Amino acid sequence: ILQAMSQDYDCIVIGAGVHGSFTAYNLAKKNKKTILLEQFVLPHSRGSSHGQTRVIRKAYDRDYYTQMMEECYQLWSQLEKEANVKLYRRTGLLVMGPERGLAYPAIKSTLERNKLPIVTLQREEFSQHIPNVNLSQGHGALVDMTAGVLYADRTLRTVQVRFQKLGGVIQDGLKVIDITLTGPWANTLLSHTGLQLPLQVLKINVCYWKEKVPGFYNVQNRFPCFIQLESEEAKHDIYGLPSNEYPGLMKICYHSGPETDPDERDRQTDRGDIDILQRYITSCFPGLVPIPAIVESCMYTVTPDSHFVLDHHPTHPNIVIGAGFSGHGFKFGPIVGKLLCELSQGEVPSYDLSPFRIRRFQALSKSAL
Ligand SMILES: Cc1cc2nc3c(=O)[nH]c(=O)nc-3n(C[C@H](O)[C@H](O)[C@H](O)COP(=O)(O)OP(=O)(O)OC[C@H]3O[C@@H](n4cnc5c(N)ncnc54)[C@H](O)[C@@H]3O)c2cc1C
Ligand SMILES: O=C(O)[C@@H]1CCCCN1
Repeated sequence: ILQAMSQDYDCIVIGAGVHGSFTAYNLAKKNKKTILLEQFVLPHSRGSSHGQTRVIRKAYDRDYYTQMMEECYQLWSQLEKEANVKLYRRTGLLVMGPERGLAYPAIKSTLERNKLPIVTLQREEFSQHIPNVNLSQGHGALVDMTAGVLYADRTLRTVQVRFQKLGGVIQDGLKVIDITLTGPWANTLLSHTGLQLPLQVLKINVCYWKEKVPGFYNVQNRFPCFIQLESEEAKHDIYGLPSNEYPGLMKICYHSGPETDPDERDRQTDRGDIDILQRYITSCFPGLVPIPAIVESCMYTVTPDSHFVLDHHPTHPNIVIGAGFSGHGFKFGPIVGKLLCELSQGEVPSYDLSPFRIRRFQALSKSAL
């Protein structure tokens, strides 16, 4: 089928998650005849891009992510205008973490170096600004003022419709079994092209927690998103979004989870991450009932260094790979779409992509490098 398609289309994009959808949309904007293939019938909730909300932020510990987000915010806003929909809601992002650790000082200095609007909260004034949250001993707190919430499902719908309006074709319910790219299935599919990337698929329990007093942590009361950076109590970050999509429920998740086969996600029932969240909520979010009211599932595809893969296939340069978004890729959708489109067209990419090259895994990858 693909061979027949390759005669009819300039570009074939495999996977209609956030990144495939934005890539297809960018290609169509450049007048490339493009088909977007998706194994499941759309919309679906079996990959990494479903659900109502995601965090958008510039608070990162690396300049290159922060700087890519500068342009990315503009692209989000352009899409909102073009499609006349609201995709972003500003809430701010509270970042908390050990002041003497690595991550918190690195994020703070990246934000300062890039002259971004932040407010640093002193311990004495913390509860006046952020009521109903306990700041752990030895932790600092700052607010990334331009951060907020992205409406994820709505984004996918919007981008896919824009793509179709530009003449793009979506074929869902069609699994490519020969060559492949994005999402948790990236490795199975790429192996057909002789490439094995060191990607690990994790199941994430997406937990919603009930407010003891409705409104405590509500978006309308200007409660922000937050990230609690890794500490002795929790080896990975914990993050949350104010109650919004489900009235009276706040979404708080652990930034890691048990390994899973993407086709057997629901058979993975490990809840160790939920235990960690319960302990954290009991000590730091006293206004929430420390038992999850709703648990949904999602997957991360993680690389060993948590940085994305944005590159040409090492031996088939006409294949461009976007994968391994490591649980923080959604916000970059518009810029990743632009970059993958540039790579596929042989253009010089708008950003230095060296942190995202496949070559960095040389010692870890099995073949074709
Ligand atoms: C719980 C959770 C919370 C997150 N929070 C944030 C956040 O707050 N902020 C943020 O920026 N990011 C966040 N992320 C990360 C972000 O959602 C992901 O990085 C992003 O959605 C990955 O998109 P993708 O397009 O690479 O993968 P996917 O969404 O999995 O898309 C890949 C698609 O390809 C399809 N596919 C795969 N193989 C084939 C094939 N052979 N043939 C046809 N189709 C195929 C799949 O079915 C799938 O639809 C979060 C992720 C999760 C799970
Ligand atoms: O990308 C983000 O912003 C969220 C919160 C922090 C952990 C990763 N996922």
